[in-house]
Amino acid sequence: MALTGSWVIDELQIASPGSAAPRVLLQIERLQLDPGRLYLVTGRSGAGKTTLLESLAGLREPASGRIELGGRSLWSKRRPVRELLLQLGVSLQHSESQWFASTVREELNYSLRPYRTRSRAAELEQGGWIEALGRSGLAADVLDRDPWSLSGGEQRRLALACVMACQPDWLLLDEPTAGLDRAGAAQLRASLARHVRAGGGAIVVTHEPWLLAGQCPHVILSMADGRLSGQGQAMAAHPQSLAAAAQALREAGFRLPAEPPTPTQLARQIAEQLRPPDNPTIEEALAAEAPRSARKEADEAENAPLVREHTADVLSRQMPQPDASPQPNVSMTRVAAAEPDPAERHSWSRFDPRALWGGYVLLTAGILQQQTWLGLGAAAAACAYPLWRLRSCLLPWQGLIRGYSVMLLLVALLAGLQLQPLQLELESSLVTAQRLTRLLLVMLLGIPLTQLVSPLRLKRALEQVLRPLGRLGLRLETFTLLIALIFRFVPLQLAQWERFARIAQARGKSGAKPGRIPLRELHRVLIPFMMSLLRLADQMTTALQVRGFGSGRSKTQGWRLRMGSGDGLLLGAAAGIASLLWLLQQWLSAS
Ligand SMILES: Nc1ncnc2c1ncn2[C@@H]1O[C@H](COP(=O)(O)OP(=O)(O)OP(=O)(O)O)[C@@H](O)[C@H]1O
Repeated sequence: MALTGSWVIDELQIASPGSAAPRVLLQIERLQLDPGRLYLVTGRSGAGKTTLLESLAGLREPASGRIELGGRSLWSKRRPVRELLLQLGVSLQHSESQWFASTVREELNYSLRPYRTRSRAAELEQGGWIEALGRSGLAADVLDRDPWSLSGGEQRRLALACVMACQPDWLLLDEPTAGLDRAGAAQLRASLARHVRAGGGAIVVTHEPWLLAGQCPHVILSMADGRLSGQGQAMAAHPQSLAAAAQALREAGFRLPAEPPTPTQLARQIAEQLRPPDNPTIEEALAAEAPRSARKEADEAENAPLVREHTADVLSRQMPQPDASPQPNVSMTRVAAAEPDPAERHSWSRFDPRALWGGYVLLTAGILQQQTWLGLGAAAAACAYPLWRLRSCLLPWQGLIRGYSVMLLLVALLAGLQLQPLQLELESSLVTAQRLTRLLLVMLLGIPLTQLVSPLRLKRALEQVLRPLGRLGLRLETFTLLIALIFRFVPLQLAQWERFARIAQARGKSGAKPGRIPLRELHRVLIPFMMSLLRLADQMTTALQVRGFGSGRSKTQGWRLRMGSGDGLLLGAAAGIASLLWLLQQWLSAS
């Protein structure tokens, strides 16, 4: 492997995308990561570890600051530089659910595809991937199997094999040990050590640093609140004693007792301090839930030899001391405390769902009546205020809105196009454009409703509104639940789509803008997305059965929605606007 370059991060800020009031998710003043080392990024859930990794992988565009690899900026003209992306092997969280090809062989070949132009492509195709399979603990006979037929752990190994096969200079792995058994973790640890000793670098987000450290020089970077809270040269860099290892961990921000801890104590202390505050301790879980704690015990028993093995490594191996090069310069800047997404606490979500939906139906009726551009303009003006107030709810959908607007123009053009003789019939174009614009307005008003009304409140509202029909003997349970679930799934599936798009981008290395999938690559997102939909439907069915759906127990009884004066005002305003729009339409059609 050619000696690769260092990462330099300078004054970096990453903000939440698609929000009216973007939140700073990651803020790093300066950080340098050098090849020949394994960087283990740890921290509690939501600390910003994945955000850091995705930023390095070119999947999150910086709001400000600089990311450089080997002296070159990762971003150029708001796109990640493809040449640099080719130096990275990225495995994101749950990347084992990314499969779109029908065999393991095709999946591996797809991972190698971006390297076809590079000189080592031929060598990789010759058998580099068989070696990668072996190193990930998979036999070559899986090559012709459907990736979805592999077990969860095998799929995780395949995801790692896809990354390793490309022999990238830098490995960027997000929680690679999740779902791996002990042997798999040991194989991964050995692969990482081999990679680092060969001059490559690795940045690994993990909640289990002790599973991966031990065979090569490594640095623990700990994160909290979207910032780096500490770093330390850990065990293998100071293998002389556990006390030295404990000291290194203390420097990384861990609180450890003054006397040298035993290996098990050390592992427990680290695990304890990485535990989110609201998670139960093993002891609490033991008391609360016997079967689950038994499983934890089994896990612990399984990991104990690893911890011992790791410590034995630390004590016995005389790893070379790290060179005298300057330590990564990590400085800290406080990031504003995490706030919920503005859409989640939009003041309009306090309105009764019946008032919101009633208002929407009234305005929609007013819009759909308009048959002239003048009437449509008046309807748009009437909707301007609610749309302005709800703009933060529209931002996540801006891609869809933009796409629809482009489609509107194209369809309108095509509608007016005449081939013989070639000319544009403006009137036909305008009629089509008018119809599609009416729908655009209706869509813009409807989108915020998915965020303003929670599925539970929607279900309750439907039950209350439709109760008279229930008295006639109609079973409305299925209907109300279906509507509530559809509204629950829309934002959920949007997030799911974004996740698969990121995984496809990380594998495809096309250098496209984050979130943009070239049309020819669409199926690589669509297939895993559809598979995830099917899995979700399956899980949902089970969950509904467990909760007694169908037995009449699933009604949201016990609380009632009550309309307030604000709700009345909202409905009154919508009814007033709808009436004015109706009068306008009557007047326009009469004149
Ligand atoms: N697109 C987004 N919009 C808004 N907030 C986001 C977005 N992506 C991430 N966040 C928030 O940023 C914070 C950091 O998320 P991140 O996924 O980086 O955490 P993490 O340290 O990797 O957590 P975990 O260990 O649970 O995976 C979280 O609070 C998360 O909710």
